[in-house]
Order: sequence, then C-alpha cells, then structure tokens
Amino acid sequence: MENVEGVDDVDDVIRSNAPGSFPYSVLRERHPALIQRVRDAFPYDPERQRALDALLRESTDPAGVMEPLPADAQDREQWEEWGSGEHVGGSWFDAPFLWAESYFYRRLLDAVGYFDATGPWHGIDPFRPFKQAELRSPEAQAELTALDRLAQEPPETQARALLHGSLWGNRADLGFQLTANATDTPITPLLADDSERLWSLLSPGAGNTVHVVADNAGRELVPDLLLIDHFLRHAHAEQVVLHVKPHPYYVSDATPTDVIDALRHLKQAPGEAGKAGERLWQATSTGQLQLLAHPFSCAPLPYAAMPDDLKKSFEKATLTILKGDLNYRRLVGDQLRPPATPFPICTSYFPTSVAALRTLKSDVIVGLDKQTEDTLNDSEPESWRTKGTHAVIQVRGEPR
Ligand SMILES: O=P(O)(O)OC[C@@]1(O)O[C@H](CO)[C@@H](O)[C@@H]1O
Repeated sequence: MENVEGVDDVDDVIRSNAPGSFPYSVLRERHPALIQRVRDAFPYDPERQRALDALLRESTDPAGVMEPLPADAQDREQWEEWGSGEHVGGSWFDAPFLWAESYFYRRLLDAVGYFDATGPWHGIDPFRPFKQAELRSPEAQAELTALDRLAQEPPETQARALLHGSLWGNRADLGFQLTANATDTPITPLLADDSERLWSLLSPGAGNTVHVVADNAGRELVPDLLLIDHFLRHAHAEQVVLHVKPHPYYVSDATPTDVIDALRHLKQAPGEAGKAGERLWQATSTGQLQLLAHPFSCAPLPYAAMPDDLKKSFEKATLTILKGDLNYRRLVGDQLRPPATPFPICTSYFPTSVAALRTLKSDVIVGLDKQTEDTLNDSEPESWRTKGTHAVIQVRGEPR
C-alpha cells in the first residue's frame, strides 16, 4: 500500500489486541451486541442461526481464527487483493482494526445469506429495520419541521446551520449507539473549524462539482441531502456525486436503497422539507445529483490505497467532503499519530481538495493544536476521542 509521505514511517496502525482499548471493546462488546440485534430483528432459519453462532465464536474470542470467505464468494478475489491472504487464518484481534471490522461486516452478510443468490435471504439488508425506524423517529421529524423556521433566515445562516446539521447528524450512527448514547449528550464547540475555507472553495456560479462521501443512512443522510440541496440551489455546486456503500456495512451506512428511502421520505414531508425533497428528486433524475456505489467504499483499507478508477472519478471534483468517523479513519489512515500532525499532510495524497465533517468516535485524530489536545487530555482523559461529543470540520485546499 502507498504510504502517506512523511507520516507513515512507523508501524502505528491500530489493532484490537489491547484489552481495555476502544478497538478491543468493539470486537468484544459491539459486535456481539450487533449480532444479537440482527437475530432479534429477523426470524432467521436454523442454518443462518448456526452461521451467526459460528461468527460470534470465531470473531469475539481473542484466540479465535479468521475463517475465509466461501470458495465461491463472488468477491473473494477482491478480498484477496485487499489482503485476506495476510490476515485470514490469523487472529481477529491482531489484524489491523480497520481490516478486522470491515471483514466482520462482510462475514455477517454471509452468515445471514445476503449474498446467497438462490437463498430466501438474498439481498435482505439485516440492518434495514433499524435504519427505517430512525428515519421515522420523532427526533427526525422535529429536524424536518425546523426547516420551516430556518427558511426565514438569511442564506449564510442557513448554510451554517445545514453544514452543522450534516456534521452532527453523524452522531446518529447505529453501530455507535450499541455501546454508547451520544445523542443524549450535549454537543460542544468544534475542536477544529475550517468551515470558512470550505465555503471559500465553493464560490457560487463557478461550475463546481462536489463529491460527498456519505456515512450513515436515516438521521445522518437526511441532513446530508439537505446540505446538497443547498449547494445546488445556491450554485455552490453545479453537480454533486454522492458516494454510498454497494451493500450494507457498519450497521447504518447508507446504500442506494437508503438514499431512495430518504428522498421519498423528504418528498412526502410537509413544508420546506417536502420542497427540498422534490428538488433533490428532480436533481437525481436529471443527473445533477448522481449516486456512486463503488466496491472500494466497503474496502478494509485507507483511501491512500484507492484504485485508479475511483481516483479518476474523484479527480473531477472541486471538493470532496467525507462524512463521519470511519471515512475519517480511512482518509487520514487508521493510525495513532500525534494529534498535532497537520491534516493537509495526512491528506496530501488525495486527488482533490478535501473536507472532513466528523464527530470523534474512535482513537484517530490529527490536525489539533497542542493546547486543545492538552486541555482535552486534562479534562476528559479517557473519553474525548471516542464518546462522540466532539467534532471537527477540517479542510485541505485553496480556492481556484
Ligand atoms: O463512521 P461512523 O458511522 O461515524 O462511525 C463508525 C463507528 O461507530 O464505528 C467504528 C467502530 O466500530 C468507529 O469508526 C466509529 O465509532
């Protein structure tokens, strides 16, 4: 894999093998809780139940060994390219955290028969009930109603509110909520805020193309779509490409089906939300808003290893906006670097100007000033990196 020049000299890749660490807790607590939720949501047949039992045993025991994908899995070769030869047969806990987690989601889909083309569970998203419930929650409804008030404000106030809505919408992450309840905790001032730079890269009428790499469906995707609507409506972008996952992933990550659900939901809403829904529906049918579900979106690797075709697609963008924690880990590398490492250095390989809208839900962080880091280490030594109450807007790029 390509190294990020100047910052990848040491092997500081995060693994899950330290008891008490955040990644260890994901494998030991979050994944079993998730398997239980999926079991409770569907009447899986005995074969599927046995497969889930086997995955549970294999992936949560620190002595367990990663089993391969079935010999006839359509993406087996793809996973070989992504490194299965190196990690399968070894410990889940010793593999890079990013690799092990991504493989867990791939294997979970296998266990529930998602890829079994002749089976009854083919194509049934095991996370869909949770995503749908969230989209219809009273909180999500209240957020839509708030748009009617926001529409009375000047465009700059609307822009700021929609950007922050998209950013903090990232707390609505169903995997995270299995072991934390961040939506109940107050939000805090941003730890880094390059939002002025972000807007400076999107001058109205400049014919910009914006790529948005989505994260979660439901309560995160709706504000993402509203921000996209604002970009298009106020000519910050002429075209938007929305990257989503080709199949269910990290519980609530958005797939094309989830985008359609969200668009339909918006379109049926009363008031300003409904108007935005109509505009977005229309933008999708004219190609102004395009969906892209590239296989690399579910790869267990950082974006520094992206394939050429994806790189070419990003190259057309004026700005790429990556949402959420996992995309952040993949953007800057899932490594423990000094938090003061500059964001522009970690993202220098990325083919376009790039922005991260991220709430902090894992150990990785770069681009903080030393004083901010020291204050957080003093005030919240155990939890500031992972509890989802802090956020950053970090941007690399100069206006054209
Ligand atoms: O990418 P998202 O939805 O913001 O967050 C994903 C997440 O909940 O899952 C991973 C741990 O399982 C972490 O990266 C993060 O805590």
